[in-house]
Amino acid sequence: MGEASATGPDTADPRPDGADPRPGTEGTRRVPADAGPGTVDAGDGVIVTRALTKRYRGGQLAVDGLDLIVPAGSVFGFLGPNGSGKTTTIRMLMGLIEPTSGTAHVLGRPMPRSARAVLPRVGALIEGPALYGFLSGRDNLLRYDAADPTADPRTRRARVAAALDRVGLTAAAGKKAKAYSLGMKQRLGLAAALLRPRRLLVLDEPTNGLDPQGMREIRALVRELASDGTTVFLSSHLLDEIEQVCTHAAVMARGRLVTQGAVTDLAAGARGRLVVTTPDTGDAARVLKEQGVADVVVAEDRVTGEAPERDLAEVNAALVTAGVRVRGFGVERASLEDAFVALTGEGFDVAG
Ligand SMILES: Nc1ncnc2c1ncn2[C@@H]1O[C@H](COP(=O)(O)OP(=O)(O)OP(=O)(O)O)[C@@H](O)[C@H]1O
Repeated sequence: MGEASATGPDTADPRPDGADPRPGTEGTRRVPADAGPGTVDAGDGVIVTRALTKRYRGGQLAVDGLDLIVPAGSVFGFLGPNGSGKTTTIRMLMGLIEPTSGTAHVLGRPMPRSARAVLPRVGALIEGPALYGFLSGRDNLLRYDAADPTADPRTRRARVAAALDRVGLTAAAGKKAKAYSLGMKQRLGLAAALLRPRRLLVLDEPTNGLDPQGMREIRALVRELASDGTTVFLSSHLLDEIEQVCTHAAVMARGRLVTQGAVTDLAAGARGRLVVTTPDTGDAARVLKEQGVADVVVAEDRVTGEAPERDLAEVNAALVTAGVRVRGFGVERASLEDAFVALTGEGFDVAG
């Protein structure tokens, strides 16, 4: 894998002072009272950052005081428009670059100091997999596995076969990687990340550049990987992707955290829209405004507006009393996009 892929210990930036795995200080386990300096009680946080900040040499403040908590077992979506600081954060989490200030703990250990101890338990797919095009998918993985000094050569073939099977590449394993589609290459990168059992998978824009079918396949694969309890942290600039795949999300804008939490809670934070279906749209719009409904919009036989805080039964009764023939009345669930707009006051305006 390439220089930016921190999938194994050989590609990390290990610090000699980080290689002292102490029982009880890893991952989600509670840190005992006598735990040494540098460890944190991360509770259930597989990734915990405090005031994490990165200012690049040119002066660009890419990440600004980030406090992130990624719960164990979650599929955590790291969402933000292009340039909002996602890749910079991931590079700090993987120990590839140093923060300017603040701290990052992964599996309970400080990064980048403990990279050597932490990274073997983290599978990462960052900036696309680097593959040898002239080698088959299987041979790429064999070679990759061989670069891991802790991997037992006697079980190598079985390990590679299992990883290929896991990502659905068994049938194509003998094909040269240069003949792979982008989606197959992403799968092969994931297989490389899955050669060992992992506590955490970190995937930077795993569906970037894929066609809709390829995106669906990778999303299904992520769900499957998560179903066995592996925590998955994935970045995306696609709101619907996060809604489809993730249990939790953090939203970034211009280097700062806008919000984080369970996806259902985030969406619930933005009130849904009241939707009235009626042939009498003009009268319905008037009555809704009288009832204090804001942002009333008429489109064909639907009149929508911001769901008011008052009892909706009263609003419905007012419509009927005014002679509006109501065919449908309800509140549409707010989307993560609604939440983003409500939180930032801006549209989620990105390409892709
Ligand atoms: N090596 C670097 N040197 C200077 N500035 C950088 C560097 N890498 C990123 N930046 C800047 O930092 C900001 C955040 O970039 P980053 O790549 O972390 O965002 P992102 O959310 O991952 O966006 P994208 O989805 O486009 O990759 C951007 O303004 C970017 O131009």
